[in-house]
Amino acid sequence: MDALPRPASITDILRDALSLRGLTTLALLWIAYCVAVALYNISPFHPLSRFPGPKIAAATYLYEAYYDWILVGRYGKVIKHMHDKYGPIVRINPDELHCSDLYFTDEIYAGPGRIRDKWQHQLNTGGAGPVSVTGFSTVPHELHRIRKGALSRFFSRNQMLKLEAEVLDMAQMVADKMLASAAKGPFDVKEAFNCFTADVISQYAFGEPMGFVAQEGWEPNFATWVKSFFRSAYMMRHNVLGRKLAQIMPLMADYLGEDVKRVMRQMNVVIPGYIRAAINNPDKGRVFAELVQSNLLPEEEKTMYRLSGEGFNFLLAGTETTAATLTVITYYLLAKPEVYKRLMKDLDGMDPAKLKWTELEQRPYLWAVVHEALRVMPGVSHRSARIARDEDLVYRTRDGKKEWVIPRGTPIGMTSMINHWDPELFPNPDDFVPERWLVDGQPNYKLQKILIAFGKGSRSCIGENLAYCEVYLMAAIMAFRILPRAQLHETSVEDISYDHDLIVVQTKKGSISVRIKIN
Ligand code: HEM
Repeated sequence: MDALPRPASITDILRDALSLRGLTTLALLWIAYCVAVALYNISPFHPLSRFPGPKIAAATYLYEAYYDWILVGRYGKVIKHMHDKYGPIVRINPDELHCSDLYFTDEIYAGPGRIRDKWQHQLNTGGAGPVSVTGFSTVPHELHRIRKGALSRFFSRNQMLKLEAEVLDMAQMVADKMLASAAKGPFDVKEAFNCFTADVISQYAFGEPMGFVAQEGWEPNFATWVKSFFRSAYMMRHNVLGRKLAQIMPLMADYLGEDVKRVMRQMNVVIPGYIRAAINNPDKGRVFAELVQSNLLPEEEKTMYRLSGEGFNFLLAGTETTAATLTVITYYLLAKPEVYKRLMKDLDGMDPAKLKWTELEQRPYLWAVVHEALRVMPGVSHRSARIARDEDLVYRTRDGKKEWVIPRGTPIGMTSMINHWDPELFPNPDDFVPERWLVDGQPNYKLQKILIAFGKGSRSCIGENLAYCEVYLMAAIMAFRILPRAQLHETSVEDISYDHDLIVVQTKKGSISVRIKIN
């Protein structure tokens, strides 16, 4: 009798699979699978098939990856061209839509009463580690509400009014340091503002400033270190392996270059250290000392890992953003003497030693300058999608001729760098024109509601009041104390103009930069 064939062992199967023929077969199967998925994506069976956009973008994520990862942060401009060609709603990748109509903002970015999830594909940009468990990086609406709910009261307008004197002191210290170092030659004012904003938020959140204003010179500062974080953003989004490696990054940080080492040290050592100190010294401890006592946050949400993520995120979100707005204000006040002259007339009668945020925001022209700066330099220049989990959204074009039903569960977003350039709402959008924000010399609050610099709805910026407080006080101090003695140094509008993004605006040369010289 013939012997039965021996069943293949695991070793046999692995050896066959790893042979050249096996590997070729696996690769072909994988390619066939990808082609099948791409064909489905552009077929009439896909729920987004009726939405306009280039077929290649609808077919595969490789198109987005090519512009954002390989060409670095260039997909924003491609999306803008899609809108020019296809209209206000476009399909920008297999699963995501983009809307260029600011009148639809409140539907996409709805308030807390309507469920809006974030989308993991976009959150992958934040990589791994403690920052991935922050409120900002939370996908589900319900968990986000718990996380943000516990933090919101620390950033209310009333709370910021109590903090105002500290912000003013820090702003005056920055101005003193600028004047004291005038003889040392030109410097990048953006770096000075990075020091200011990082010290304000760390003093408030942890009970002590990080010491950037007090140090000699303006660099390095927190923004210097997090550049490596932003640089890796799109690689992280499109590269699973990169994300996996990032999980073990803290163990490898010492071998990955100075910036990565420092940013890892901030996230995993310095900030947990501040938080521990804050908790041990509740009188000085402020946000984190109170947060660990708060019964709004469940105990399992109070781990050091998660708290240090939130602490790191305050610095990440609250440093470069506000500094960029202040930098743009400084640039235009120096580049456009007529704007500066009108501003000084508007600030007439104020005592630069006793500035008050609530009085400054009542000055219409300053209000207009601040909002025009937020329009052209919103903190986050990358799109941020929301998912209406359980409702279809209905969009009607402005002329009322076309209606789109966006199926529930579809990620859809907007991009400030596209939507703030809507020529119907902001004629000649490339020009810096504070006057566009005034009606009969008074603030146009209706137009302000349209701005998405701070995002909108349940996921909007938690630090908006702090940012306004910092911007009004620092801008006024610059106008009174620094600008009468300052000139731009080897700086043109190109140095603050959007070319691409690493989540935040990048110019052709990299980060925005405005060099000034004080006499
Ligand atoms: C001009 C200054 C600022 C601008 C333009 C800005 C802009 C934004 C935007 C657009 C978002 C929403 C991001 C998204 O949709 O994914 C956001 C979120 C956030 N911002 Fe800001 N920001 C500024 C200053 C600050 C400051 C000073 C802080 C300090 C605490 C801060 C903390 C945060 C946090 C924690 C979030 C996440 C909120 C959440 O839980 O959903 N931001 N910011």
